[in-house]
Amino acid sequence: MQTLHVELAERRYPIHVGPGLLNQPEQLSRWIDAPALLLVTDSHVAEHYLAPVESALGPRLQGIRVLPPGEAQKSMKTLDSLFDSLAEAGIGRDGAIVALGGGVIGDLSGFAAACWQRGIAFYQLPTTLLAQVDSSVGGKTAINHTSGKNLIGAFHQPRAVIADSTVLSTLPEREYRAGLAEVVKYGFIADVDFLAWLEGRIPALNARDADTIAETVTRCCAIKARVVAEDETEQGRRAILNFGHTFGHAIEGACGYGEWLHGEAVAAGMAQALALSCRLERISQGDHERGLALLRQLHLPVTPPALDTRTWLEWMARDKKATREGLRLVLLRGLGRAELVTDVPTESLEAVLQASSP
Ligand SMILES: NC(=O)c1ccc[n+]([C@@H]2O[C@H](COP(=O)([O-])OP(=O)(O)OC[C@H]3O[C@@H](n4cnc5c(N)ncnc54)[C@H](O)[C@@H]3O)[C@@H](O)[C@H]2O)c1
Ligand SMILES: O=C(O)C(=O)C[C@@H](O)[C@H](O)[C@H](O)COP(=O)(O)O
Ligand SMILES: [Zn+2]
Repeated sequence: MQTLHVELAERRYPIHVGPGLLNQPEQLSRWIDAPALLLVTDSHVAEHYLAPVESALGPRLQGIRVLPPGEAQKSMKTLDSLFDSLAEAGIGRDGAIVALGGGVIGDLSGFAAACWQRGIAFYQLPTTLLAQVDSSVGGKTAINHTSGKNLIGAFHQPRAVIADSTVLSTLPEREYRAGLAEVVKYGFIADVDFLAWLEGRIPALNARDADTIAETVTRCCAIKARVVAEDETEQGRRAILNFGHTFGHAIEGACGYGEWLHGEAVAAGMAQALALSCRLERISQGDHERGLALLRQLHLPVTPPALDTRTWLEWMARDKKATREGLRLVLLRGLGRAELVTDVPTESLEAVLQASSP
C-alpha cells in the first residue's frame, strides 16, 4: 500500500492506494474516524462491495443509501433525498458521509456533506478508475443543472481517500476506458515522462494489468495532489485539470447527461483541444498526432458527436472558466505543459469545431 497526502494545511488528508483495502476492517475503521456515519453508494457497487465496508464500520453506521447508478443522480432531487437520509440517520455536525462508488456518488455525496449543517466531514472510497485517479481527490463536489455540467457545487475536501485497486477488476470495460481518458490527461497537461510511460505500457493498460493500473493510480494521484495543493479553489493553475473539459462538458450536456460517459466526452474534448493547440501553433503537428494516437490506442473516442457550431458555442459559453470577456480554454504549450488561455481567436475555435463535425 502507498499513502500520499494532499497538502492543504489544516485540511491536509491522506490518499491510501493499494490492493484489498476494503477488506481490512481494522484499517478501514481507523481511517474512517467520525462517530456517526451515513454510507452512500449505488446498486452496482453495493452488490460487490457494501458488505465488507458495512461490517467494518459496525454500529457507527447510522444509515445506508443505495442509489440507482448513473449521471442522472447528480440532481437536485437526489440531493434533497440525501438530506432526508441524513436527517433520518440523525447525522449531526460530528457525523460524516462515506461515499462508496464512482465519481457520481463522490460528487453528489461530497456536495451533500458540504451543505449539511453548513459542512460535515466525508470520506471517499472510490471504486472506478476515474474516481481513483481524479474525482475522489481535490474536493470538487457538484450536481448538474439542465443548463450545464457541475454548475451547482462547492469545494469541500474529503477527510481521507481510500482507493482499493482490487475493486477495479469488476469495473465494466466501457467504464474502465472512460477512466483512462483522465489518466492520459495528466500526461498531456503536466508530465511528458508520464505520457511516455503510458505509451510504453499500452498492451498492459489494454489488458488491465493490475500492477500497471495500481502504479497508474498512484502516479495520477501524485500529480493531482500537487496541483490541488498549489491552487485549491481554481484561481489559476488548477484549471489545467480541466483540459478538454470545456468541449467535453458541452458534449455531455448537449447529448443528454449519461449518453456520453464523462471520460469519453473528455477524450473527444482533449482531441479538440489538441487540434486547437496545433492550429494556434502551440504544439507541433507531430505532437498533435502523437496525442491522438495514444487516445486511439487506448480505444478512446477522438471524434465528437455532430453538433452545429452554434450549439457548441452555447454550451461552451456556460463553462465555469468563462468570464464576461468570454471563453477561457486550457490549451497546451508543448506536450506535458498546459496553460489557461483567454484570447483564443473565434475563427480558430470555429474552424476546429467545424472540422470535427462529421
Ligand atoms: N470531482 C472531480 O474532480 C471529478 C473529476 C472527474 C470526474 N468527475 C465526475 O465523475 C462522474 C463520473 O464518474 P465515474 O466515471 O466514476 O462514473 P460513475 O460513478 O457513474 O460509475 C460508473 C459505473 O460503474 C459502476 N461501478 C462503479 N464501481 C464499480 C466497480 N468497482 N465494479 C463494477 N461496477 C462499478 C457504477 O455503478 C456505474 O454504473 C461525472 O459526473 C464527472 O463529472 C468529477
Ligand atoms: O479537479 C479538477 O479541478 C478538475 O477539473 C477535474 C476534472 O476532471 C473534473 O471533471 C471536474 O469535475 C471538472 O470540474 P468543473 O469545474 O469543470 O466542473
Ligand atoms: Zn473530468
